[in-house]
Amino acid sequence: MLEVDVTRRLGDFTLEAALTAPDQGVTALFGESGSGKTSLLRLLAGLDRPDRGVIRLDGEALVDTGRGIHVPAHKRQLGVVFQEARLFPHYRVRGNLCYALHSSMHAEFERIVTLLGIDHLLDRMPGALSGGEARRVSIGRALLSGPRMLLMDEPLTGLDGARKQELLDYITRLAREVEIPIIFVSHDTDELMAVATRLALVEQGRITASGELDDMLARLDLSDQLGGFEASSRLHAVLEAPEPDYQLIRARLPDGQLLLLPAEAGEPGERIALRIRVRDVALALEAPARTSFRNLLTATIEEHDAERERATVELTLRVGKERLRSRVTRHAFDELGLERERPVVAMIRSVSLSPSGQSPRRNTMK
Ligand SMILES: Nc1ncnc2c1ncn2[C@@H]1O[C@H](COP(=O)(O)OP(=O)(O)OP(=O)(O)O)[C@@H](O)[C@H]1O
Repeated sequence: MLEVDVTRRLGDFTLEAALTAPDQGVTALFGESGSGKTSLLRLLAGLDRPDRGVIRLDGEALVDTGRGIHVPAHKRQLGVVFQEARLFPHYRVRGNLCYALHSSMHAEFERIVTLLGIDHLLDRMPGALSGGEARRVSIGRALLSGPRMLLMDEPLTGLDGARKQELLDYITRLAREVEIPIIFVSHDTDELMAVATRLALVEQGRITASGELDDMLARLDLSDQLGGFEASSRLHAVLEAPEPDYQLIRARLPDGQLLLLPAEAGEPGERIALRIRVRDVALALEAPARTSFRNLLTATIEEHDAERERATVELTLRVGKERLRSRVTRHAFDELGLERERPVVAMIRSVSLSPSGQSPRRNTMK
């Protein structure tokens, strides 16, 4: 686990950040340009020193200003990918990758080199690489070093779509396989939705909120800060009987309700996670008699923000113990007489499959 509580003055700017990140999963730092994300990563990497504070990794102090501890960057055993690739200019690509190659990662060399599409670059000097190529090499170097923590600052910016997707999938898989904190900075909310398990919001040098991604996305009080994210919810389900005639399969939610999904959702018995966008959830007071919506869920309104008097109202619904978000116009909210604890029927237009470890695939089901 990573534990951070640091202060650092940089000109007029003060970073005053407290954060913890577990050994499992990807913790995303999200915030406006200039909010302090890179400055925090530089402190973690040991490229800069805090004026005050503590940085602990698995209980070991990397920094403790009170005790005069400051482990230098090269002794922290971290994998660092910053926007600029920082390769050794006088080593070929192979040398850059092998320099930090950890004994436990020998078997991974070919796989990572192939995944990153850098096999044909192994004998080049860094000066002869494009920006995207150099970044891929630096990602490879970080992964192959068998790090105790991975720090990634916009690692995928500038990479093309297919390569980016493959790398996202790889990082997601990696995050499940290795038990090290992975700190990932990005402005790209789709990227974060695919890779992050936890989210920390950075505002003016402070971490203003942090938690599991799904819990954060369910919080109505964070709607403004999370405006860049397409608000959505995640539901868990177990696949049951298929309906081969219609190429559908049933999925049972923990509270017993059923959803109908496209057959490619998986095999009977498989546990899956579904992502449902807020704008794909319509509400009714009772189930319509005949409708093209296949997926209707009985739910209870848990929370809403109608008192903000905006044109639309954000709601969270309880479906058993799971939470589902919805957004309706204030006009509809008033006309339906919606209020907390009111039972409703959530009509779901479209569901993305988001099995852990894979980025969401969109499936539309009406
Ligand atoms: N060495 C420095 N001296 C003075 N101010 C600095 C220094 N380094 C960073 N800053 C300031 O600290 C603030 C935070 O910068 P930082 O690069 O950490 O932001 P960021 O969240 O990573 O932004 P971006 O998303 O644009 O990369 C900015 O206002 C920046 O101008």
